[in-house]
Amino acid sequence: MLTVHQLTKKYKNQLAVEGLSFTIANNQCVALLGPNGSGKTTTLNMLSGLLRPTTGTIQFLGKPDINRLELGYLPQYPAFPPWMTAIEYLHFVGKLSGLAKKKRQQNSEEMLAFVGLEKAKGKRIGGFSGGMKQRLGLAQAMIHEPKLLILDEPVSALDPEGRRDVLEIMQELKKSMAILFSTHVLHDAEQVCDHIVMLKDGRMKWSGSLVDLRHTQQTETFALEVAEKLTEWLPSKSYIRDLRFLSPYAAEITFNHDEGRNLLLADCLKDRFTIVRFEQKSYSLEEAYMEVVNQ
Ligand SMILES: Nc1ncnc2c1ncn2[C@@H]1O[C@H](COP(=O)(O)OP(=O)(O)OP(=O)(O)O)[C@@H](O)[C@H]1O
Repeated sequence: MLTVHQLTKKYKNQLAVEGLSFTIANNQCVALLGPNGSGKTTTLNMLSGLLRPTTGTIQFLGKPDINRLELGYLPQYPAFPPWMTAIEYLHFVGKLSGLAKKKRQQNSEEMLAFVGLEKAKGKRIGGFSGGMKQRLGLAQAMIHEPKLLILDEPVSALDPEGRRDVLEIMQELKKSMAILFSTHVLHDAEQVCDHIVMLKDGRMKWSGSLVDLRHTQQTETFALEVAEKLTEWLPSKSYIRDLRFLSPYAAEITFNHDEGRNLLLADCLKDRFTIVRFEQKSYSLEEAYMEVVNQ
């Protein structure tokens, strides 16, 4: 649905995005993940047609220009007219999107119900909490039933409850449309997305699925824990390359060759050790992310 090729944006002397390429398929949910200043907003603004790329191309729905009617956008800091009620605001946005009167009335009601603002629809936006405003922002972004939703840091400014609400709405939304959202928090990406595009200093650092990310840091270290003391026994094994005791009963081990792990288990059984744990050490997703970002 969306193909970005070698996208670059230069603000005067500042190169904000450089040579960025990625694709988004129908109904895919992609997180643009990166620290502050990595170029997320600049990228999303180019994709939503608010900024002109310095170089590079964007193909949306097979066309070389962005059809804004098929795109929903929620900026990082949305501004709402505080004097309007939620329903008045959605009617207004629906009108701007070219929806006929009946359709915009119907969609406004449906979207407000979808984001859980049904009861607040007649209230002025000025009295809304941050979480309510963000839910209204989502409703306005999807009022015209776009094929792609672009959300700039949709949960960053919210408290844990607001965060959970918005992430749950995104979970529902991704069943019917593609979503591209930016965040600097891996955990938020993990909640909803299928795919991650990692940015740092305007460049793509890495892209792939969460499963791929975890595998990038797969180690060859194994942890063994038994019920008996290992301190005398383990260092004598010739197939062990490196050894670090975690306690007299547990150690982290790397082997000289792949067969080493089978030899160790066979020795444990031969000497009647009671195995409590034997596993390959894995990095947490957060550790894998930090490793990739800092490479
Ligand atoms: N209008 C502008 N003029 C000049 N430089 C800009 C402009 N907008 C952004 N930049 C610079 O471009 C770089 C990328 O900024 P951008 O806002 O796209 O990053 P970001 O990842 O969205 O950051 P944040 O998470 O803080 O919102 C930064 O170094 C920023 O200072």
